[in-house]
Amino acid sequence: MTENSTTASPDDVDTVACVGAGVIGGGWVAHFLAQGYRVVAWDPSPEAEQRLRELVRAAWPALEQLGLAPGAAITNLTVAPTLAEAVAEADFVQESAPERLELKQSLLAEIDAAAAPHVVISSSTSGYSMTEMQTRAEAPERLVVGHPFNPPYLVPLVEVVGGDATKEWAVQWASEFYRIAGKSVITMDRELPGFIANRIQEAAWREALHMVDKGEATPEQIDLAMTAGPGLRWAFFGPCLTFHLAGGEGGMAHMLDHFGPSLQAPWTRLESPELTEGLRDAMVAGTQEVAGERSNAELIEQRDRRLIAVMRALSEVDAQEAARSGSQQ
Ligand SMILES: NC(=O)C1=CN([C@@H]2O[C@H](COP(=O)(O)OP(=O)(O)OC[C@H]3O[C@@H](n4cnc5c(N)ncnc54)[C@H](O)[C@@H]3O)[C@@H](O)[C@H]2O)C=CC1
Ligand SMILES: C[N+](C)(C)CC(=O)CC(=O)[O-]
Repeated sequence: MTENSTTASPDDVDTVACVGAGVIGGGWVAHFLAQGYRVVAWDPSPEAEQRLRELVRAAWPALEQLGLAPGAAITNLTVAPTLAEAVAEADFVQESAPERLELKQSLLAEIDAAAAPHVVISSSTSGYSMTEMQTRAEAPERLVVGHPFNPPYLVPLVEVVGGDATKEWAVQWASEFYRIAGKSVITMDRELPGFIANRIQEAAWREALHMVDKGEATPEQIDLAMTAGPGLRWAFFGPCLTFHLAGGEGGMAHMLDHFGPSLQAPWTRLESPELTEGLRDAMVAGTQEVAGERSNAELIEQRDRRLIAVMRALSEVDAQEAARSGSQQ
């Protein structure tokens, strides 16, 4: 799987560099620390280090509850003064800089120039293809997308995909490394705009924006519609298995034959709404109403407690089912 003997094997990784330490970069730092890695972070903002250390401190109790890897410690975090120093000794690099194509292109080229040969460099981009981001790198074959979900220290999914100039070994190496580092990995064999999960999320998001734009639903109704409805089921069965059950004994075949014709109408009238200032303001005001008096820090605590509760409940059911099927064999 490795390019040559200078590439560490995915289970020999000791040091991870995180470039960009905002919401996602900081979340990655917390995740890799909890998994027992040494982490070197770099971010050009003068406030970044303090913000990052606060984010990690706030996330740590949740990570302790879930169980830290042997040797995991907040003190394994170093903040480097330069990008070159951050990546020089790294066995893997996760880039989480702002979502601007020009910036990603030049930053990935800089990381590529400073990192040891054959170290895999992964971008957290939520929308750009690696093909368009890797254009300025000298060694584009080792650049991949590793698209995480917020917060990366709790939500397991990472979507891994290469660009036209990425070599297959790098995609396989990154997928294997993320698995060892505790993530649930989807390795994609081709680039798709929005990858897989964002394609699905964005379809729901587009509809939410349409409904707010047209005054058909409020952000409060939209959030309740998901949390008390489909969102609950999607935590364990995806939309396919969920709708398979909607077809009764006939399963997915009956569901499509029964509801397909009536569902096609909403499929075909869907287009992106225009993000006007009015729609933007309505979304901001309506969502602020849902947040109420809660600060961002309070919302993050509430989100993390609920994510852990759902993950724990599901793993308990999994364990009970495994024990039951073991006792029946
Ligand atoms: N926020 C989210 O829910 C998700 C974001 N992502 C992706 O993660 C990446 C980062 O997004 P966020 O963390 O949300 O943004 P953010 O704005 O919270 O953080 C970006 C960080 O990058 C730093 N930065 C600015 N210029 C830089 C440079 N030249 N080199 C390195 N760092 C630089 C900023 O100081 C800031 O700390 C983006 O590519 C985004 O698409 C992926 C999944 C989810
Ligand atoms: C808002 N976002 C498109 C950047 C979100 C993601 O890419 C993934 C997530 O965390 O939902």
